[in-house]
Amino acid sequence: MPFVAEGLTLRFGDHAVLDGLDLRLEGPGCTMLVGPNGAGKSLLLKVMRGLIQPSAGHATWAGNPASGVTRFQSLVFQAPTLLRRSVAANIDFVLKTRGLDRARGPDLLDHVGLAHKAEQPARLLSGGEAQRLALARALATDPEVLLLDEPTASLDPASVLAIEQIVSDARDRGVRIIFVTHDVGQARRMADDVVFLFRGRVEEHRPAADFFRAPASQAARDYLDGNIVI
Ligand SMILES: Nc1ncnc2c1ncn2[C@@H]1O[C@H](COP(=O)(O)OP(=O)(O)OP(=O)(O)O)[C@@H](O)[C@H]1O
Repeated sequence: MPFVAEGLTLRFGDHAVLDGLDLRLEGPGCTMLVGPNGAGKSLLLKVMRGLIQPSAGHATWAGNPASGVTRFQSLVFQAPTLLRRSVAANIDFVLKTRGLDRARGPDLLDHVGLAHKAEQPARLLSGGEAQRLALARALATDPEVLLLDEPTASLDPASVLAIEQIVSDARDRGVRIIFVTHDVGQARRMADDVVFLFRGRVEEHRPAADFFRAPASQAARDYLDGNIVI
């Protein structure tokens, strides 16, 4: 499902946090959205999801407004909001409300390594486990597109690896991944292509190998060198 943004602008008061942004995402794979703090990564993801309406321009999926295609997408945030019930009930709730086969619950938990915690209260999960449950829930609906907003921020390395593996598996099964990260190492590990956002615009959109080998813009070079970019 191709995504197209043209002249995408989002203003808060006088300030354009997305500033006439153009972007075209086609084909399968994992797009990593990177850029300095405040560049507009999270807001772009929310516009893609149809949670925020742009002030000007448009954002469409296969020609449809973003707000019209949410049932083909799942979104996972940095801090998942889980139901105060068992781990299994968190999955079952999604399957039930979406009219999906509830017998798939155990397999979905098994896929993210949480089968042994099925009957535990979700609130007792560690941060990494909670995020794996959030991913299982997001994948339960068989989305065409998985939007991820810093899903591994503040997790330990083993949890980061586990989550990257789950996301890679989904990608390999054909789920279109759009992944916001602050972690350049993670972007290198996961990216098929990289969108470098800077001051509310797409400064670069390139295949990952090209972006990391020879970023075209000074802002991206500074960012990759670890310089403070504002
Ligand atoms: N509701 C809001 N009202 C006003 N300004 C906002 C609002 N939400 C976000 N902003 C501003 O929009 C800009 C872009 O925010 P966004 O969260 O998209 O940045 P980001 O690239 O994801 O940054 P970070 O890497 O720090 O998460 C920031 O300057 C932020 O302060």
